[in-house]
Amino acid sequence: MTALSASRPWIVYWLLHATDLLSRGDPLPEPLRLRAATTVLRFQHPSGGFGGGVGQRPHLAATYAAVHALGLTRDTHVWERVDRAGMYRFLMRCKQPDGSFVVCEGGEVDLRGTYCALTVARLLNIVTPELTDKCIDFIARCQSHDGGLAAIPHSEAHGGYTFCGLAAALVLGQAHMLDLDALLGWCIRRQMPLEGGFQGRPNKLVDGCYSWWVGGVFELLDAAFTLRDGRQGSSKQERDAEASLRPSMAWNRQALQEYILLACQSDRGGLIDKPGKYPDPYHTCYVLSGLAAAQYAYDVVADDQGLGVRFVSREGEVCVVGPVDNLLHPVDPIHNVRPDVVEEMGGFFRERPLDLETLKGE
Ligand SMILES: CC(C)=CCC/C(C)=C/CC/C(C)=C/COP(=O)(O)OP(=O)(O)O
Ligand SMILES: [Zn+2]
Repeated sequence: MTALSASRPWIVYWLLHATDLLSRGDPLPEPLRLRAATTVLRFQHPSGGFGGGVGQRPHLAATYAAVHALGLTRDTHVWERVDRAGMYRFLMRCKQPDGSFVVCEGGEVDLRGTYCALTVARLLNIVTPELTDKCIDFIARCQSHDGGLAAIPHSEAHGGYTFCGLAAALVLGQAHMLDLDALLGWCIRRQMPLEGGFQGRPNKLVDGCYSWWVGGVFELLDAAFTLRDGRQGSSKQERDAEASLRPSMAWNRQALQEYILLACQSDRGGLIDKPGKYPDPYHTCYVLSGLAAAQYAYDVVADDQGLGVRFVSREGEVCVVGPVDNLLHPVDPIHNVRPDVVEEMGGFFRERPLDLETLKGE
């Protein structure tokens, strides 16, 4: 585990979220949530943000994992212990003049940084014009000639960064600044005709984790197209007609579920990249997240409470391959936690706004 000693909040997030997606309506067991909270809170850095382990310097990826793991505890006393003022200062220390974020002070810039910073700020209600200034310009510069998004401008598009860039653009409410048609085409081409699973970039192999990084992008694209084209039917009939034209209808949900169920389950438990590989918490989390994305359709609702856009799973409209027991919980397409976590944590901090004007002067 030495190799993962800087990824401790990730391990907690991957395992809690995977368990949460599988649980049959019950909340996660209290002792598990408490242990997770105690562990993760120890990674909070006095200067703001979370590190990958005790005493480690803060990092945006570790911070994303920590905040989402704390969200999964569904414990408001735990949420109160997040130092939001320190977090805001940390995010602003990572912010670069061109709208990008370094993943840690002195570290590299890439779209993971943008996604992690903006999703955390959204959940904690610390989004300001200073934080979001020029972010969309940087994201748009990462869109490659073939339609996908890369880690940084002028690089090769990849599923992981495509997800990060589009999700972050939606948090900003500015996904229309991307070439969405090219992006949709790029994602469709990533579904492998033989296996049904996704590859992360052209001429590479299928891998179960892209079930989320690419499979999950179709729901984001639905939201982006809906916001761009202003289509939001008021009647159920209108919404049904629109639903049949959405990007999320353009991929094969059944084929992905077959790949996951038949090729990505390890006989020792847990989920895997492809047959012959060992299970690990990362693949267990993202393969399950991809399975949930393949099972549900969502209505995109313009949010009146400051979240920009909300996803509400379309009632009664599920697509389950195999026994109905295979049905997971729905997942929020931007944050990759169950939608109630986003609602509750987002709502909790919306009721407790911070005076960020004061912070800016410090
Ligand atoms: C929020 C957050 C931390 C997001 C991470 C996004 C993510 C999964 C990025 C992928 C990084 C990358 C270039 C992998 C390629 O590995 P590879 O060359 O081994 O794989 P490949 O052959 O499938 O391309
Ligand atoms: Zn993988």
